[in-house]
Amino acid sequence: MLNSSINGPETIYALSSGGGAAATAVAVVRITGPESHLALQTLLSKTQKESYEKMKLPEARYAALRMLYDPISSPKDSTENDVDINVGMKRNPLDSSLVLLFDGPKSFTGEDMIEIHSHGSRAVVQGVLSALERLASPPYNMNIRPAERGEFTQRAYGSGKLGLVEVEALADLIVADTSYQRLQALRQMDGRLSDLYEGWRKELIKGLAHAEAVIDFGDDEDLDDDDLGFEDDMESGQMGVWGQIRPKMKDLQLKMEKHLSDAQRGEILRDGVKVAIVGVPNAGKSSLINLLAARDAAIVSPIAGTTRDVVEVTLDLGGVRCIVSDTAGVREDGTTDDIIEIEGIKRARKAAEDAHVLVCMVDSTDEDAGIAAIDDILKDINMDDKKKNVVYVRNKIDLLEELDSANTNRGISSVSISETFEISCETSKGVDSFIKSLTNKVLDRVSVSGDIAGNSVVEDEGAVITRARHRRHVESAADALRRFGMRSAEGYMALDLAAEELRLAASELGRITGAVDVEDVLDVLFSDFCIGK
Ligand SMILES: Nc1nc2c(ncn2[C@@H]2O[C@H](COP(=O)(O)OP(=O)(O)OP(=O)(O)O)[C@@H](O)[C@H]2O)c(=O)[nH]1
Ligand SMILES: [Mg+2]
Repeated sequence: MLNSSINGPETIYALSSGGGAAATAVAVVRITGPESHLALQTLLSKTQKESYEKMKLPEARYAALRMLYDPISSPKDSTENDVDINVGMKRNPLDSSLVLLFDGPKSFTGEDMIEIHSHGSRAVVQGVLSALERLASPPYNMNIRPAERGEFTQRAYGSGKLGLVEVEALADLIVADTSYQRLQALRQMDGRLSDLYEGWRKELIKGLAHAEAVIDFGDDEDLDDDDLGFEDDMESGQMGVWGQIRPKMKDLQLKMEKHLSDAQRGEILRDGVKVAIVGVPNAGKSSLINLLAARDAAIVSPIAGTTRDVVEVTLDLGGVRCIVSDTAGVREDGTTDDIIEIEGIKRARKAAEDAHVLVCMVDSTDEDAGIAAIDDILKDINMDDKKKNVVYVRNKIDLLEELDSANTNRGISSVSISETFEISCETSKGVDSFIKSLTNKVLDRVSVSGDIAGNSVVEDEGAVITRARHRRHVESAADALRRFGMRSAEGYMALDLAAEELRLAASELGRITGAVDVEDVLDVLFSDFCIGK
């Protein structure tokens, strides 16, 4: 995995702190690789001569405030006192920085590493980066270059500092927008997800090792189907090696199936809960998304059919990332000749289908038309727990003489709605309590133990699937175990095929964590079995 050249791995460097073009108070430049300490020594040297001499570097893992010097100085800085114009020439200072030295393998990448915490102006950062670039040229000729994207983490992975799942968690942590995204990434980074998969994989390998022993030695030891446990008869005391593997593998299969039946909470929490607002034209959908976003994200007008396309805003609701979509109004009769509107309605239906939480809005002064249009959308939608995740909103209550209680909660016929909200986007009446309730629905969608009353708790322990990649592999592993269950009951002739399923399941899990499996099978086979027996 490490980028090795003939001379060993290259030393790489990069600006590791954010900020982009904007100046920040402090910027962090990281250097990793075999010549990273030498690179720092060169930058700390006042003259070129000094950089060839053995000089004292800061103690590992202790911050030190040091002056950095530009390795190539302009000739005007030289003085007549310089012994050698080339090597004794004084250098220009670059910055007074905090420097940190790490000795491999006790570093993020597992290699020798340097962190330079410099002042954050573009001039300083550029100065430090150009200085490092020059170290690749004569007279220094270091094997050093700018890092590629993710290369520090790639080296950490290559030197076994981080597993694949942890690398993914780190990537999630770096882009986390909300508190729960951060918490989930941190939980995954602490290794509990890879521990779970590794634990399962070890059990599979153990099962496989036992199965292979039965295949290899079963005949020699004169075992018949009965001894091997195909009868599966505990009481008769005939539970053979094979018979012991089967319930264990079945147990593992059930664990995986349980792990998979999580309504994709982790993935949704990572990617964002999708909330769509649908309803007839002019109901006030765009007015509501503007209130949620606290800005004019969508155009609001009294003309029916203002919103044509789906307008998305990303919000933080209660610490959960949400992608809220405002959609084109859907007409009750569903007919329109306007091709743009037809396309808009198609997209509105798609947004409603994709939503995890659906906000159905009507104009309370014309509720019947609104309900008919919403019914038309809902009847085609196959969403998780419809009753819980559909919210009914009656807007424009400021226009009603008084709240018609007979009308309230009459709901939508195709799905019994648990909650109805009376709001006015014009006066903001009821909007706060609607947002609070929407927030609870969103939290509920990503929590394991939550109740509709609003006491949702996003699961704070346990390993949760956070990526489709993991889900695919766990699904394939569980499928393989299901096939193992069938094959293993077929008798001695199917042993090979059954064992193959275990191998497949193990390698699927191994692909999640980035582990290699063949060696492991051999290791377990030798350590777990006494061949001399
Ligand atoms: N009186 C009153 N007017 C409202 C309320 N909410 C929205 N409106 C008005 O109703 C009109 C339509 O609002 P929009 O938010 O554009 O409605 P929409 O559902 O997005 O409409 P389309 O994009 O055409 O589907 C605008 O003139 C709003 O100012 C409300 O609560 N009370
Ligand atoms: Mg609109």
